[in-house]
Amino acid sequence: MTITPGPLLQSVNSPEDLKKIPREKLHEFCEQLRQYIIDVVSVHGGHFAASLGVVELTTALHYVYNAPYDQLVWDVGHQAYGHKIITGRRDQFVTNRKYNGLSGFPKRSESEYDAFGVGHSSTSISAALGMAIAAKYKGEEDRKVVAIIGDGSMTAGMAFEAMNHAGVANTNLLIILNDNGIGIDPNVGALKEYLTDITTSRTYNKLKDDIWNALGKLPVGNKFTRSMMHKLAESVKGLVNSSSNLFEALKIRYFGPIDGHNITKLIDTLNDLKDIPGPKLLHVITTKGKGYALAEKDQTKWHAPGTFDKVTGEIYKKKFDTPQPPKYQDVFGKTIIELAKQNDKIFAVTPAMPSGSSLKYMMEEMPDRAFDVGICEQHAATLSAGLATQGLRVFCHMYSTFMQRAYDQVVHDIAIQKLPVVLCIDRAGLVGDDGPTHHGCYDIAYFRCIPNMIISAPMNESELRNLMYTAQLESTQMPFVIRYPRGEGVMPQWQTPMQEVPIGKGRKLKDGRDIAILSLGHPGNFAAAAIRDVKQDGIDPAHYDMRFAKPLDEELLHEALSKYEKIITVEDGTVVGGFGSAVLEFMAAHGYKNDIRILGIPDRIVEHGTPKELHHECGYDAAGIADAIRQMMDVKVSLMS
Ligand SMILES: Cc1ncc(C[n+]2csc(CCOP(=O)(O)OP(=O)(O)O)c2C)c(N)n1
Ligand SMILES: CC(=O)[C@@H](O)[C@H](O)COP(=O)(O)O
Ligand SMILES: [Mg+2]
Repeated sequence: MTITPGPLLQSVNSPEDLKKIPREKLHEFCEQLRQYIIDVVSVHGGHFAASLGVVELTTALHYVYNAPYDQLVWDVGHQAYGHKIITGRRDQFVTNRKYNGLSGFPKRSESEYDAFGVGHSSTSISAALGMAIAAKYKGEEDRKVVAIIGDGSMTAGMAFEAMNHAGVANTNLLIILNDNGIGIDPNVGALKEYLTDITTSRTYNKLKDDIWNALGKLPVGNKFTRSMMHKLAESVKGLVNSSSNLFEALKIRYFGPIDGHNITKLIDTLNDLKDIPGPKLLHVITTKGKGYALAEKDQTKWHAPGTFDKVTGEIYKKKFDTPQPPKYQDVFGKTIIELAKQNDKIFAVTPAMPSGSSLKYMMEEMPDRAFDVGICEQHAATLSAGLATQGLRVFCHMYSTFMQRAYDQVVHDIAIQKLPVVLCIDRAGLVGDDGPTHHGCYDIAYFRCIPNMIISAPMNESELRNLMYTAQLESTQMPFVIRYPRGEGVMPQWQTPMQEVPIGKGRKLKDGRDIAILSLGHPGNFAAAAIRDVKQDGIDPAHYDMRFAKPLDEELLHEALSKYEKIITVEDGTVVGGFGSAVLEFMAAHGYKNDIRILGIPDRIVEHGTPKELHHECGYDAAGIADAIRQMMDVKVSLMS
């Protein structure tokens, strides 16, 4: 299906082309840019509402600034589709997030216009400040650096750490706060309320507008502009101290709020701000999903809706005649309610992912015991530790990739104190379209080296429920990791009765003759398929679902290693320091010399694609495991596709 951009958009292959469009036609350009995003995302999927909300802001930024010399640093980057389209990637945009196609986020290796690689939130101010300090040091005083950060991303500690520095770093950094009043789910916390107050405070805004208008009357470059500005700003500071502007308190000049859909106002404001020295923040109010009514109405649903019919708004879902397996996140989200009903000590925490974790169900049903704390992974981990000191059984949910932010908190606040926090590590393994910033590659390796940790991975839904049940028992007094992947499991009938799993005990799924497969977590299902496949070559592998990467089931390992000369380990995690490495360490410690192959995520950055494509590329899907079995058994032909 060919998607044709509107004529103005067709004429733009770079920001230089955009600058040739007369100002009065920019409104039309924005319409066409917005329509193109709708056309492409509806067919090819991806993040949706965030990019629609910044069409005018993106256009204004590229109209006013001189990228790539000037550096535009997008926070998270899920809203940067317009930026990609304007900066020479319009025609490639149909490959967005596809295998070998464009990345869904800004990426330095993809374009010189992508000033900084992103995917995780709240990095933009630090990165941009670094660039601004470097520009100053190199004498590139004319180089402008802009960080564009959302209101949700602004809640993270990192953003505040960066502003704390920016306020005294004496650079010309501009921070644009794109305030659409929501993250993926509704924003939470005091900052949200503060931004609402500041946006709606009449006195404050009147004061700001007066200054703004006064400034507008000063000719650009007027030698009095700077001192005049300073005097005005100082006088406002005194007057607004009663409402104590947070950013001003951090010595960052606050401008706005302004309407982020008014292209003319945006361009004028950005042009004015270019001449104002020092660290500045422009507060821009936008609507997430702007221009697509359904997305404006249900912004969470339209954050990343998948493919859809752009006319009716029907989001395409595969239709099946028989019941299908649930998503792992839903098994977590529903099981925790079941457990919390039985155990009144259970609490749950998510850092800004109520929908992605499916904790939203418990938050609705038990609002006192399940919270969203904002994009604050570190706080989520230590908060959970604090709750645990008081005897509560906390399930702290975190995507594997975002858990990287809270590593010290796991070591210092949870593990050293041996607090029995349950870390539910979702999206563990290769996640697919979001790519390297979001793959959950490292958690087995980074948890395994911490003393006092239990690390488990269920092979299916029923196992996930059993592990959750086990983790909350009073007898389990250790930090307990349960890692599970993005997407669906394998059991349509998943609401099995829960039972305790002995800690550090795996399961022998199948005896064999020639070789043993030791799997951890969901790739056990790939292994089972591979075992069925190699049967046609007369190969009969044994299969052990090891369940725990720590502690290892030593009994099962002794059995497998002494019975089978050839061993394959399989995991959806890095091969460096992961489960396979644990088996190697065990072998070394006990003098085993088996022929062993470790399958998992290789020691390189794995790009984006569907999980199926990526598992195949990394050689641990069913076909990859079957190939490895045949190679080890010296059977050359691969019969699986
Ligand atoms: C460290 C980290 N935690 C969580 C996420 C998941 N995430 C991606 S976008 C987003 C919401 C961001 O909200 P905001 O900055 O307001 O941007 P908007 O989508 O509203 O444009 C979240 C929580 C992330 N990318 N990085
Ligand atoms: C940009 C971002 O970080 C999130 O939107 C992420 O893409 C969500 O991933 P899931 O689709 O796995 O919830
Ligand atoms: Mg937002």
